[in-house]
Amino acid sequence: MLTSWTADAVRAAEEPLLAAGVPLMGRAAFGLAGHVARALREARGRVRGARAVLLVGPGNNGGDTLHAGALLTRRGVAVTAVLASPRVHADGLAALTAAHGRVLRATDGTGRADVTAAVRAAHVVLDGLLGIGGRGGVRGPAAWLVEEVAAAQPRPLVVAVDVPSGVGVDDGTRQGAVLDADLTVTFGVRKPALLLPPAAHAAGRVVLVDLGLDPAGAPAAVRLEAEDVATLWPVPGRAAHKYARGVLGVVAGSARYPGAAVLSVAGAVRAGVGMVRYLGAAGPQVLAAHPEVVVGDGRVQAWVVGSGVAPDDDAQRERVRDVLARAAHEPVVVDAGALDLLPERVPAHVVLTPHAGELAALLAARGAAGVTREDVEAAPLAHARRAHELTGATVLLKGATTVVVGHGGAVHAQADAPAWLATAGAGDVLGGVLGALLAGRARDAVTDPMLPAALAAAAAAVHGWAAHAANPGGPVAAADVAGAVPGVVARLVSA
Ligand SMILES: NC(=O)C1=CN([C@@H]2O[C@H](COP(=O)(O)OP(=O)(O)OC[C@H]3O[C@@H](n4cnc5c(N)ncnc54)[C@H](O)[C@@H]3O)[C@@H](O)[C@H]2O)[C@@H](O)CC1
Ligand SMILES: [K+]
Repeated sequence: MLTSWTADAVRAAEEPLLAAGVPLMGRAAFGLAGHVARALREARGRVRGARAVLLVGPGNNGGDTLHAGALLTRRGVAVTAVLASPRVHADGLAALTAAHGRVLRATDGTGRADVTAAVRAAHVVLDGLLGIGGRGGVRGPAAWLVEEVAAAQPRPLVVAVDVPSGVGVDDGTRQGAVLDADLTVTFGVRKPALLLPPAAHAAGRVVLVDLGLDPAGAPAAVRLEAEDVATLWPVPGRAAHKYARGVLGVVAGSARYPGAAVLSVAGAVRAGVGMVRYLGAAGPQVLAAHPEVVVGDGRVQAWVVGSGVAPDDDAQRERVRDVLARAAHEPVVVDAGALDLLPERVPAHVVLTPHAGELAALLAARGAAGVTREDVEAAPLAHARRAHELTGATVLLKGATTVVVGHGGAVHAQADAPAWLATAGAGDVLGGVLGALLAGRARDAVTDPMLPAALAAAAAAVHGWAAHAANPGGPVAAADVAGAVPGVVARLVSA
């Protein structure tokens, strides 16, 4: 599992070490210089002779960067520090100067041509403008520097120091211009912005330099990896029968939109549920695609409702209402056309699966007037959290990185899917996969309010991996994603 901690938690964890005289900045700079050297060797075959530009802000993030620059000069790198603030870390600046690094100032307009020339000639740029102390994004000379580097051709390798400067460290927002990094070298522990969208998309590959930090409490956001998903996945015992493995009820699709029903069911069947019961007018199409499905009412352990349910489909909406009325005891995945039927408050084993537009509509319907899709996309965590607080439900917000907020505000961020997965019907398959997990672990999901969020994250992960597996590097159809799920699960649980 990848874990992350807030800026405050990091500072609290650093405190005892700093008080004990542990040279944290020295360790950070040493690790940073090592990773930069490795990246240079990979990019150009050798370190010596490379040209590096340091973007240096006012705080310790700039200090790390200056110290790393001093270490790089000793390895034969020509280092130019560009100071974006009238005052920078004094020790760091002294170290770089002693190592014969060159120093330019972006703060007086006169030297800008030299800065531009240095940036254009750089093989690597270290972004040390702001770290965990940054507030409100890069501005002034720092913003100009970010623009210069972003426009440089050929593009230098960009290494973010601790975090890409100007991200909301704790909430994953982008506070204005952010320099897209190829590599982020982060110190001690990951920060939430390195897992959360949209900031995480600016981080590139993330490597962690161990500082010996031991942060307190639960992580602020986590990302499940294969071994975590494997332990969550319900695997049938020898004596299992189909009812014990879980029966999933699916209220999806309609005569007009049978595809959503077929795809939801496909996700569930392929994820390994004991049995699927389908309710709705798309029975013939569902049976044609999945003869193992039972059409009609009966006992179930969990539900998926809403995919492809049209606003004017009274019969299907009545079924959704019936299911939601029983949600106190049965886990339910609430998608698309069922979101507006959600009761005022629900338990955490009710999992909403909106995309950004649907989440905006849900929030607007609950008093957050004027929230738009763009607002949600700019701050996915804040809006998913708001929806969880307003409803009590676990909220899985679909996107290139899927964010899940569950009981107690626990946050998962899964970035497992190729961009090709942004395709019609993919969300229906996801709902089915998650429904299968909730049906297989229904009792646990009802008694342990933390579990639904973990299962939602696991479903998103497997959905993403299945999209990769269906056609590595190329386009995928939603049905093919479902088709790849069994193989992905087999590899997971037999690893
Ligand atoms: N505490 C430590 O000893 C360690 C800190 N580390 C580094 O230190 C960083 C945190 O250092 P700081 O607390 O100094 O924080 P920053 O380096 O993020 O800088 C904070 C400074 O920038 C100013 N500032 C904030 N927002 C600004 C903005 N938008 N525009 C211009 N100036 C702004 C603040 O007034 C403050 O002076 C970490 O990210 C990490 O890189 C690491 O060296 C590990 C050890
Ligand atoms: K930075």
